[in-house]
Amino acid sequence: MVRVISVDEHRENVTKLLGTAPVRELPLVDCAGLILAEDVLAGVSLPPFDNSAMDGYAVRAADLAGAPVELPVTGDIPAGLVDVPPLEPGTTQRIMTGAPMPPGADAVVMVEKTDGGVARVRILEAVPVDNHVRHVGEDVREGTVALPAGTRLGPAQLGLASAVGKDRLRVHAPLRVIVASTGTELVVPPEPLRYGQIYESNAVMLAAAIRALGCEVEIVRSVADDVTAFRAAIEPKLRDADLLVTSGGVSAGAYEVVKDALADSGVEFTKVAMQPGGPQGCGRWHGVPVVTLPGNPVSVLVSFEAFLRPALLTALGHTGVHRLRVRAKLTEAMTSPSGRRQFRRGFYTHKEGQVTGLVGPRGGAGSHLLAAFTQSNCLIVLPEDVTAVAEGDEVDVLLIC
Ligand SMILES: Nc1nc2c(c(=O)[nH]1)N[C@H]1C(S)=C(S)[C@@H](COP(=O)(O)OP(=O)(O)OC[C@H]3O[C@@H](n4cnc5c(N)ncnc54)[C@H](O)[C@@H]3O)O[C@H]1N2
Ligand code: MOO
Repeated sequence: MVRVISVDEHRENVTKLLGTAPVRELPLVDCAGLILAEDVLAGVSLPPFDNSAMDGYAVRAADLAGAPVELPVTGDIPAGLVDVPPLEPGTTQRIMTGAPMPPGADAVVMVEKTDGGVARVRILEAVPVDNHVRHVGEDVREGTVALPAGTRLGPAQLGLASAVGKDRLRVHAPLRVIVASTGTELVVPPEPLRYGQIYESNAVMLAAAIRALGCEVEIVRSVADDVTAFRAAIEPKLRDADLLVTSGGVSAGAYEVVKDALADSGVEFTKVAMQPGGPQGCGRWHGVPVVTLPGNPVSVLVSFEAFLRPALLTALGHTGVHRLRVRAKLTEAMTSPSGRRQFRRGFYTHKEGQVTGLVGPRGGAGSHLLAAFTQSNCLIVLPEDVTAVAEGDEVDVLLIC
C-alpha cells in the first residue's frame, strides 16, 4: 500500500533531503542571484575620502561672505589625483566630480554659479560649509559589515561588494540539477506529432522554474517508459549532479518507469494529500537526492511551488522561502475533495484602499489545464477539511508572480 502523507510532511522530507548547498568562493560576476555565506566587512570607507559632488571650485565658504567675489585659481584637481595640495585662504582650485577635497577647503561652488574662469574666477553666490561635499564614510564605515550573511546578491549588493574592495565572495554554490521527463508519448518540438503523441512541456517548465532560483540545470527530455532506457539516460549524469528531478511515471499504471526503476533503489513513493500533485516520491539514487513529480503539467508546477521551490531556496541559503500568502474574497463558488489540500489556479486583484482583495479561479481542477495556469497569478488554497466554498467567502491565496 502506498503511504498517504500531508503536504507539510512531504515538504519537510524534500527540504531535509536537499540539505544545504556547499559554500564556495566565486568571482563577483559569478555571484549574481546567489546568497552570501558570510558577512562582508568593508575594507575601506565609502566614500574613502572627502570629495566633490559637482564640477566646480573648491573654496573656503568664509571667503565667499561678500559674494559676488573674484578669487585666484591656483590649480586643477581632476578625479584620480592622489597628491592634492592644500587650499590657501583667499584662493580656489578647480575641482571635478569625485575628486578629493584639498586640505583647508570646506565647500564646493558648482561651475554654473561662476564665470568659469581658469586663472581667476568670479563666484556669484555665497555657499554654506559642506556645500556639495561628500564626506568620508557617510555611506559605509571601514571595518563595519557592508553586507550580512544571508544577503541575496543582486546588482546593488555586488556593486557594493566591489566598492568596498572585494573581488571574490563566499556564497552558497548553485546546485546542479538534472531535470528528466519520462513518457513514451512525448515528442520534442518541432518533430511532427502522430496520433497518441504529445509535445513535451514539463522539462522546459521545470528547467525555467529551477534556473530562476539560481541553480544550474541540465535537461533530459522524453525518456521512454523503459527502465533500461531510463537508467542508461540518467545514471551517467548523476556523478556531477546535486539533485535529480523527474516528471511522470509514478502513479498506478502498468508502465510507471520512474517507480519501477527507483522503488528498490532508495526512493520512497507516497501519495500526498493534495490536489493536484498526489503521486510523489523522494529519496536517494546512487547517493544523489531524487524528487519524483507526477506527469500532468499543472501537477508539476504546483508540486514545484509546494515542495521544490521552498526546499531549493532553503538549500541555497535563503531565509524567506515562502510565497506571500494573503486573504481574498472569492468571486465564484468552488468545490474541493475531502481530506486533500487543493491548490487551484487563480487571478488575484487588489484595489488601493481595499483591505481584502478579490480572487477568481482560472480553469477547472484538471491538472492538464496548462493554458489556464498561464492566465493565473496565484494559487487558491483550500484546506483538507473544506469541501465547498461560496462566492464571497474568504480564502487563502499564494501569490506566485
Ligand atoms: N489508477 C490511477 N490512475 C491515476 C492516478 C491514481 O491515483 N490512480 N493518479 C492520477 C494523477 S493525480 C496523476 S497526477 C497522474 C500521474 O501519473 P504519472 O506521474 O505516472 O504521469 P504520467 O502517467 O506519465 O503522465 C500523466 C499525464 O501527464 C502527461 N505528461 C507526462 N509527462 C509530460 C511532459 N513531460 N510534458 C507534457 N505532458 C506530460 C502524460 O501524457 C499524461 O497525460 O496519474 C493519474 N492516474
Ligand atoms: O494529483 Mo494529479 O497530480 O491531479 O494530476
